[in-house]
Amino acid sequence: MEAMKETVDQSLREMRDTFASGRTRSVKWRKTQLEAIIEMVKDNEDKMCDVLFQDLGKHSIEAFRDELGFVMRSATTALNSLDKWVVPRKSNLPLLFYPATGKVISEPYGTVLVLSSWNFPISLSLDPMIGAISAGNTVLLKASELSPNASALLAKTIPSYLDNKAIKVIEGGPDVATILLQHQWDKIFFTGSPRIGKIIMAAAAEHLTPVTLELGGKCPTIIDHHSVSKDMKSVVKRISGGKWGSCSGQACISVDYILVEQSFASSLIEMFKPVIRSFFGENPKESGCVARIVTKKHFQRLSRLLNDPRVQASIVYGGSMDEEKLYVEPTILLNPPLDSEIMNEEIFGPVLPIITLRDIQESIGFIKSKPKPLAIYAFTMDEKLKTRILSETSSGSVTFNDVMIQYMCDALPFGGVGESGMGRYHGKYSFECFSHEKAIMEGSLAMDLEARYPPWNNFKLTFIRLAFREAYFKLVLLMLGLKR
Ligand SMILES: NC(=O)c1ccc[n+]([C@@H]2O[C@H](COP(=O)([O-])OP(=O)(O)OC[C@H]3O[C@@H](n4cnc5c(N)ncnc54)[C@H](O)[C@@H]3O)[C@@H](O)[C@H]2O)c1
Repeated sequence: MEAMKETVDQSLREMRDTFASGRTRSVKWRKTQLEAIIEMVKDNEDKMCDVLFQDLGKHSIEAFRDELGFVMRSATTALNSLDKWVVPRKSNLPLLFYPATGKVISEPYGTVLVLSSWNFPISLSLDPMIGAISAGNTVLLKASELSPNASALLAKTIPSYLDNKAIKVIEGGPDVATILLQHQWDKIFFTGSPRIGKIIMAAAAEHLTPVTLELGGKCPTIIDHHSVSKDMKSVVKRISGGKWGSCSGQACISVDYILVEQSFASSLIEMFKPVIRSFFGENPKESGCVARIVTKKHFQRLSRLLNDPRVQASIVYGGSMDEEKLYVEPTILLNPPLDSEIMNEEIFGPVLPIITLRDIQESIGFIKSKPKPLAIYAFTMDEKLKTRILSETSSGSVTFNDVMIQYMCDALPFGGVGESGMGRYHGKYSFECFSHEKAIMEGSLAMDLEARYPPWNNFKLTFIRLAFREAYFKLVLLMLGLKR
């Protein structure tokens, strides 16, 4: 670990020197790096798909949709928008401040640390990096040790495409993260669990470093079958795609559980069965389209959740597991006990509990009784229910009539609230996430208001009261001696 400490010190020194040189502030440098990211992903498409298969058993098309294609689009958006993003924004100051002018300029924080997670190891590493570079920072990335092939590929490839005095990759697990966190950073961007998020925030507090925490949680999905009965086929397909078609449910925005009225539960289960078969065939394990569970430890966690006898009794579809292949079959549960572990921790796997309610309106209270989720999904055409969801619950995002798609839409901010995280990124929000918005006020020495200064008297107090209210007409009267 001494050698690692030395490497971290040296890397940080180089990145700080590079930032101090001003090189990363130039728009030209930022664009060159963004172009290089696009080129790197294009040139290494096959290798990236290979490592995602080795680490997670992801199908190459799933890998392209969720990671490579997503990253190239994100870098292209930044590249095409950067000239607009960097322009200082004029602020219209109240007349009170005349003749001063105001503007806001986006300033890079400096040297930022990105710690990423294993489930989308390419996109969750490169996408924050795109934001950090767009904003003109130097960046150090540590990807997750649990996706070692992706981490190794990034560590090998990034230095040969990007400015390696400004952008660095260090590989390792919690021990390396601990060393990194002992240093002072200008911003920390973390993707991972709420448990480790607390460690990150505590370490950042030591240096008052700002953090963005992209965490997880249990994302509920409401099905208001009354209002979407005509479109149930699409509803079930979308939920199935979100639950089982993206890293086998090992995704922070995956559907965690469904809330539906009791009277519709058995029909819903019957609707899922043919859809799952149409996606993954009669033997999903051999379909090549089901990602595997990342590690034995994670597999054992899932099997512990499922092996609770009360949970076992709730399995209505699937439930088979193969430890050697780290495979868990797409599985549906009906009403597992609400005090079971599976209903109280993020599932992060291909298991879908269906929880029944007497009336779908009760879903609001159910969601409110839990920590604030990263996403709420609701299939409904009922405007009143939509309004209740928006006004009575809190979550990182709400998506009506679809799942997970909000992540891909970079016109919307992506991030959590409460236990699901803090801060947001994607598109322009990524640029803002890695920028300090500096307020600039340009005053004039042409005139001076004596009312600002001591000695104090009643005239000055009246003046200040009127000024705070921006009561300009009364101020003029006061100055003309026509008002007391
Ligand atoms: N909001 C999002 O965008 C998003 C995306 C993916 C995953 N997640 C969440 O991430 C979690 C799963 O990912 P994970 O298992 O990689 O999370 P994790 O918290 O275990 O690890 C995330 C990162 O933290 C590092 N780390 C682990 N232990 C550490 C320690 N003691 N000190 C410092 N750093 C440490 C890891 O090396 C890794 O780089 C889930 O909760 C999921 O919802 C969130």
